[in-house]
Amino acid sequence: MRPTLPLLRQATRPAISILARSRAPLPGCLCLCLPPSRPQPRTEAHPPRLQQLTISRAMATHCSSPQRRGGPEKLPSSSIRVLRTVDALRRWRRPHLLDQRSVALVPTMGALHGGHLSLIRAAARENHHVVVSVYVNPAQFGVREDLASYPVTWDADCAALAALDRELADDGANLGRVSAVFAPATAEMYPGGFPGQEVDSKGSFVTVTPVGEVLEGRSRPTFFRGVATVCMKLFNIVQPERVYFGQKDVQQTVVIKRLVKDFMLPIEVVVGPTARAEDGLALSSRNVYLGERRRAAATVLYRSLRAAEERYKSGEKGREAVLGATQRFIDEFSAVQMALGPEKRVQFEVDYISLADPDTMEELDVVDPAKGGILSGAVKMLPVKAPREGEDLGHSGGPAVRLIDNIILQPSEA
Ligand SMILES: Nc1ncnc2c1ncn2[C@@H]1O[C@H](COP(=O)(O)OP(=O)(O)OP(=O)(O)O)[C@@H](O)[C@H]1O
Ligand SMILES: CC(C)(CO)[C@@H](O)C(=O)[O-]
Ligand code: BAL
Repeated sequence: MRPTLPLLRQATRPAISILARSRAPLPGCLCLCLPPSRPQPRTEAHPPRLQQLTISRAMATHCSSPQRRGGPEKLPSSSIRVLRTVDALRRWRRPHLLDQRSVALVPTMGALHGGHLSLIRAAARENHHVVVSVYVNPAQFGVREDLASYPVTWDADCAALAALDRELADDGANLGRVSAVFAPATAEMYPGGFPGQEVDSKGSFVTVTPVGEVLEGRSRPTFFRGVATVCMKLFNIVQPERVYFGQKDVQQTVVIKRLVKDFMLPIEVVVGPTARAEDGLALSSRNVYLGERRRAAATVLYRSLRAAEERYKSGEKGREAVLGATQRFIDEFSAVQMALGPEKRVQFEVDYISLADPDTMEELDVVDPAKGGILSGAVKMLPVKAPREGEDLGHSGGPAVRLIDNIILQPSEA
């Protein structure tokens, strides 16, 4: 298998190739801005960092929940049910099985944005009921990752879902609407006790290999194990006819399709296109960490992938030629940043750039025009080193932010 094209570009240094560097997480950088990881005994249902998260989510929910007066909990100003337990979800689901109404699931981690809403719109067009899950799944975060600071915006999420539901109701083209939000606590999702975030944690996990081991899986070794495990749980709880995932997380869609196929789940996996800001940046809950300066530069990854796509469209099918365009774009972008003073400069590292097979995510030497390929990458936007007075550094003080993006190279032959 060809290695991906690993690159390291820091605007303050000349370009350094890191062909020999492993793509394990970069603890040095991440340690600067995240709280130290604490030991999490397997038997502890709510380890310390989970407790913090659970408390803040519970408070947000408590603040925004109307008096229930014995009726089912609903999102404010809507008919959308809020279901918090497996039992409540199953009780809600049962009649729809009997009356043969289709149910779609849109799994999310909250902090909803236009990308999530586009998936919900697609789900409502094709299904009688849409369930949106809002659950920040600790098992997919590495011990040094941003679980503690991951944005939790419950009130805004409720308002966005209620507004979207009104929009869906007014549009006769839809089959369904947002029927329920599933917002479980970690104790509900891991009834045997949360197994922990460590690579060697023991517990009931679903793993999908080798596709979950490359690229994102190499940089985030517990990520796809956590995603596959929580998605299997969600699929078993909701029993949806269709599930909706975004192309922004393209490798995740490949892993989920594999999981559905290999475990013979009676579910259709629908992939929605990546929703982007006007300048092309893929919408992402983590963009809030960027602050103004890094936000302006964060399109570097997408623009570099677009340069490679142009080469492919112009007839190039070979790896060197296609990815060479990405490399050149990044080199030029870095040079521009290097020329800026420290109070304007943005620094970033490229984790990987990949040209891969769309079904296996294995690196390609040459794109088969009948099959196409996936161009993808991950960059880490480093914290601003010399903040200007009053500068907006982003959520949580502007830690390092890992951004991913991809472009599908469409097959060009029948
Ligand atoms: N820009 C987007 N366009 C389409 N779908 C998206 C977009 N961003 C996220 N999604 C999809 O929404 C679903 C839930 O994703 P999630 O809640 O992790 O949001 P996110 O923006 O990807 O967050 P993060 O910044 O943590 O990666 C996933 O299927 C994801 O692929
Ligand atoms: C699919 C998912 C909701 C599982 O936690 C998450 O990985 C995400 O938001 O993409
Ligand atoms: N959108 C993928 C979820 C994650 O990065 O944890």
